[in-house]
Amino acid sequence: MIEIKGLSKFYGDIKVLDDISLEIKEGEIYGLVGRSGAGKSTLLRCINRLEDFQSGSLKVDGVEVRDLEGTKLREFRKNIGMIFQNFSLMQRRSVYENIALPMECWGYNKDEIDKRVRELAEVVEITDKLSSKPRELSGGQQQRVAIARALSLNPKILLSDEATSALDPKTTDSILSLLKRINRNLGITIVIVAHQMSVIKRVCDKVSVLDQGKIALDGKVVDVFLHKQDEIREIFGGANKIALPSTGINIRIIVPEEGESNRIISRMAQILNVAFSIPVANIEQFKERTMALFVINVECENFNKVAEFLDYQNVTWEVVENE
Ligand SMILES: Nc1ncnc2c1ncn2[C@@H]1O[C@H](COP(=O)(O)OP(=O)(O)OP(=O)(O)O)[C@@H](O)[C@H]1O
Repeated sequence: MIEIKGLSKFYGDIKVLDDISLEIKEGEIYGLVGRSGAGKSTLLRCINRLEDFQSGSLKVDGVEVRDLEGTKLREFRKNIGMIFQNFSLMQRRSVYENIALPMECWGYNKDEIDKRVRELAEVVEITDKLSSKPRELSGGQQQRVAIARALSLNPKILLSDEATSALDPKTTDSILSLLKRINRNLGITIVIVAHQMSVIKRVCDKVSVLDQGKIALDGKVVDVFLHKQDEIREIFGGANKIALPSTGINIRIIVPEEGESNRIISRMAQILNVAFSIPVANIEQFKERTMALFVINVECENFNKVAEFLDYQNVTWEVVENE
């Protein structure tokens, strides 16, 4: 649905996007994550042509976005909704009028607008706030209004630029759940820009991690998150580096969390009869499933035995290098 190949963009002499290639399939929730200044927002804004770029290609449904002008560009943008960190609502207008605004601009009649506004208010769960002004709402409620407005023209794609960055963790959760529901029920492809991996992890199917204008890592969120922990830490800063035992061998184990994780560990202890410690045990919540992530530390002489057991049990594992 969105196909980006070799895209580069400069501001003056500074290259802010460097040879970006990625593909976003219809119905996916795709994350663009990275530190401040990595180029995430700029890339997102290239998708709906709010930004131009100097070289490469960006196609949406096979159409080269750079070639669009005038009415064609307007029609194209109609298919792409966008939400922002600061909500960008019109303060003098009511919630109803904010949601209705894009439809008014496109000349929809009053009945159509009324039906759609009420439908969307149900989807984003703000039916009781339609006559309020944005300033009378909480941040989470304002973002719900912005989402309803972004969906008013029935777009195929929703772009989210740090939409939860100004919200507290609980409100963030509720907005992320809403985005997941919109993706599932309305089949809208969503591209999410965030600077926190935790946001991406919970809602996205795939991710590109941007670093200084380049794609440093990409792939399925589960794979990137679970297998590229060291690279992620390097990009986002090493403050949370976990001190692992410096002797023996540390093995990272990943299993679906359906009670299964504890069973693997206890089975290993029983069957192999080897001693090991568990320096890390985390439950990680992904879009569709919960996974358990352990690091176990085993004596060097027991490594082969443990590796064989994990392979036999079909467990995803890897050795974590000692520093
Ligand atoms: N209009 C502009 N003119 C000049 N430079 C710009 C402009 N917009 C962005 N930049 C620069 O482009 C680079 C990428 O910015 P961008 O906003 O895309 O990064 P980001 O990853 O979204 O960061 P943040 O999370 O802080 O928004 C930065 O170095 C920024 O200073």
